[in-house]
Order: sequence, then C-alpha cells, then structure tokens
Amino acid sequence: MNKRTVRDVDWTGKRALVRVDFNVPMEGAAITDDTRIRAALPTIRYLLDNGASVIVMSHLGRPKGTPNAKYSLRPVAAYLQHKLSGVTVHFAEDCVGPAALQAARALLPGEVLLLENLRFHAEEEKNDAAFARALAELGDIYVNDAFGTAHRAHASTAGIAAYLPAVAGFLMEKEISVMGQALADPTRPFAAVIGGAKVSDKINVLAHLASKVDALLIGGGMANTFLAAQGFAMGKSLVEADAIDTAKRFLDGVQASGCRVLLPVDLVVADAFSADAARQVCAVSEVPDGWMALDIGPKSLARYQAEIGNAKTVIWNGPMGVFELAPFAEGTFGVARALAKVDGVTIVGGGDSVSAVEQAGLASRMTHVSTGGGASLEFLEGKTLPGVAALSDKD
Ligand SMILES: Nc1ncnc2c1ncn2[C@@H]1O[C@H](COP(=O)(O)OP(=O)(O)O)[C@@H](O)[C@H]1O
Ligand SMILES: O=C(OP(=O)(O)O)[C@H](O)COP(=O)(O)O
Ligand SMILES: [Mg+2]
Repeated sequence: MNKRTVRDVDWTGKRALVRVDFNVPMEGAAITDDTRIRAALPTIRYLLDNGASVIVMSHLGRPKGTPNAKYSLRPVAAYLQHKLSGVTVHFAEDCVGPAALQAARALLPGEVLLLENLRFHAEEEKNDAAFARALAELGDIYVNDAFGTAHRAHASTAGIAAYLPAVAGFLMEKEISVMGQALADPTRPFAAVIGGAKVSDKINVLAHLASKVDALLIGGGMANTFLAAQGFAMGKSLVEADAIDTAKRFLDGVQASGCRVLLPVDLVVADAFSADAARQVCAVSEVPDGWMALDIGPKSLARYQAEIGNAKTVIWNGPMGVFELAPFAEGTFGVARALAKVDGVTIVGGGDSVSAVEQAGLASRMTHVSTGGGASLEFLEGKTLPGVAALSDKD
C-alpha cells in the first residue's frame, strides 16, 4: 500500500481525527461482537501513546440520515471506556456542530472523544463537501482505520481527505496487506461462500468473483433473491425485488466463466421472524405461502460442507441464515465448522459473519478474520477502495 500511515506523522500535541468501523452487531444496547472495536485499539493506543488527543468517528447501522436512539454510539463509548481503562473517553451527542467542536478543542493529549453516529446526517452518505469540511474542523490530521467501510465513498471516508492530511491506521494497513497476499495467487480449488442480507449491495461483485473462484456457494438472504430469479415462490422471505434481474443475468452469464454456482436445494422456513415461530424444512420449490426462509436446509448444508471440504482456499462473507435466532443458526455454524477443517487458506469477513464465527468458537481456526464484508468483496475486485484512494500517497 503506497499510502502514508500513522507511523509517518509526529503526533505530539496533535488532534487525530480517526474514522473507525464501530458498526458492531448489537442486541438492544448490548454489543454482541466486539471484534471491530478490538481491531481498532492498536491505532488508538498508538496515537494516545505518541502525544495525540484522539477523536473517533463511526457509523452504526443504517439510520438513513436522521437521529435514532436505536443507532446511538453511546453504548460503544461506554464499551470503549472499559477497553481503554485509565484513559478518559468522552462522548459528543452530535458528530458536528458547536458542542462537538468545543469538546474536540477541549480534549487533552491522551484523551478520547467518540462522536455520535455519522449517519444521523444524510450528508455523510452523500459525501457532502460542507459536511466533510465540518468534520475536518474537529482535527488536525485524519486517520482512516475503517477497513469495513473503505468501499464507501462517504464524507468521513473519502471527502474529508480533501481538507486534512490523511493517513492509514494499522488495521487498514494490515487488512489490505493480509488479504492481498492471501488472495494474490490462491491455491485451488478456490471457493467463495456468499450470504447475508445486503443483497443489492453485494450482487454486483458476484460476476467478478465468479471469474476468480472455482465454486460459488450462495446462501442466506442472497440465495432467496436468486431462488426468486429462478421462479420459485419465496413467500415472505427477504427477497430484494430490484436485484432479481441482476440475479437472472448473473445466472445466464456465469456458465461461460467455468465457475460452478451452488444454490440451496432446501430451506428452513418459519411462519414468523422469531425464535419461537413454527418452522419446518422444505424443498426450495415448496416454501408455504406467507412463510419465510430463515436458513439453508440440511441437504444444502451437506453439499456446501462437501464443497468447502475439497477447497484449498475459501473466502466467506454473509451468514447462511438468521443465525442470531438459535433455531436458524445451523447453516451458518455448519459452514463455519467446515471452514475450520479446511487444509488451506480460509478468510471470513463481515461484521455479522465474524460475529457468527466468534459465537461458534471457531475464529482462531481461520487463516484471517476480516473486519470487512462488502469491503473485502470489493477489495477482491482489485480496484483501490475509495477510503484508501483518498489517503495521502507516500513520498
Ligand atoms: N434468509 C435470511 N433472511 C433474512 N436475513 C438473513 C437471512 N440470512 C442471513 N440474514 C441476515 O444477514 C445479516 C448479515 O448480512 P450482511 O451484513 O450482509 O453480512 P456481513 O455483516 O457478514 O457482511 C445477518 O444479520 C442475518 O440475520
Ligand atoms: O457492516 C458493514 O459491512 P458488512 O455488513 O458487509 O460487514 C460496514 O460497516 C459497512 O456498512 P454499510 O454496508 O451500511 O455501508
Ligand atoms: Mg453486516
């Protein structure tokens, strides 16, 4: 990576404005997986140890441009305080405006200020220049350590670099180097497992992925949209109607790439989105009217496990089902167990996928656990991510 990093700066007396990805899975105010927070600590500690005051900013979820208590970063500030014992962690209730500015100016070297969710302002995702400039006013030097959000060209990940010197943090540097090395010349067979809920976001990278891998295993919400594209009635399942045409085109075109695409043959369906809903296993052609697919079924899992068992390199992003609800976790945990047994390189990325692998107790069995899901997939496409492109080049 030909970008300046935190090592290239004299931090004494400087205000470091650090973009992290603290978009952690939550249940109410409880953080269910702290991987992304732990992953950013080396950069924060380094800045504090080198004489800086540290202003930390992140998004959480998708509040769509309006303040919403459900997506507040306040619980994350409390957690950060717990992780950084001995350091004072302040919290600002808005990421811009007079209170944030005053808090940033009052910050002492060795102290931390976490700003409220950037996405409470619609300008963040629009990469609005005035908003980027308002954020930039809070610090002297900008650090991007948010690998998980590096595929977004937003005000805090891209636009802001026009107003401040911009360097990479340790996590950003590590992710790019580890993923680049692991995937430069992958040992084959190379399999990709794709699931999760961000269908329209991720469907566009599949064509490129298919040109790289030998097998593409699709599950989770992503599979529902593909099954709908094949004409199956999916009941009340999560299907992204806008992505169905793309799914069709992908399936029509993929044969030419030589990549085998596996879709579920059976599903675990439920009559409600709830752990105590009525549920059954059915063929993909038999989803009952009004029911929803919340996991891949046992036959599909067995096929996916066999395919993963043959592979020498596996990349996985996106849970196979709603693993947060115990009755629908088996597809995801089963895939995690299969990856843990692979004699080769295994990379798991994504806030929720990593949370699942942690819950399964298998994170240490993976070659690399990445904080980026969508970011990892776009990184694989080979183009420089907007959050990296914006950083200052090394001299
Ligand atoms: N069949 C499904 N229906 C609805 N949601 C699903 C389904 N399968 C997986 N999900 C959801 O997908 C979410 C994770 O998707 P995503 O954010 O794309 O993955 P990651 O964070 O690993 O990149 C999880 O919260 C999970 O509950
Ligand atoms: O959680 C994230 O991505 P992921 O779900 O693909 O792992 C990142 O924080 C990006 O969030 P976004 O997809 O709402 O821009
Ligand atoms: Mg996610």
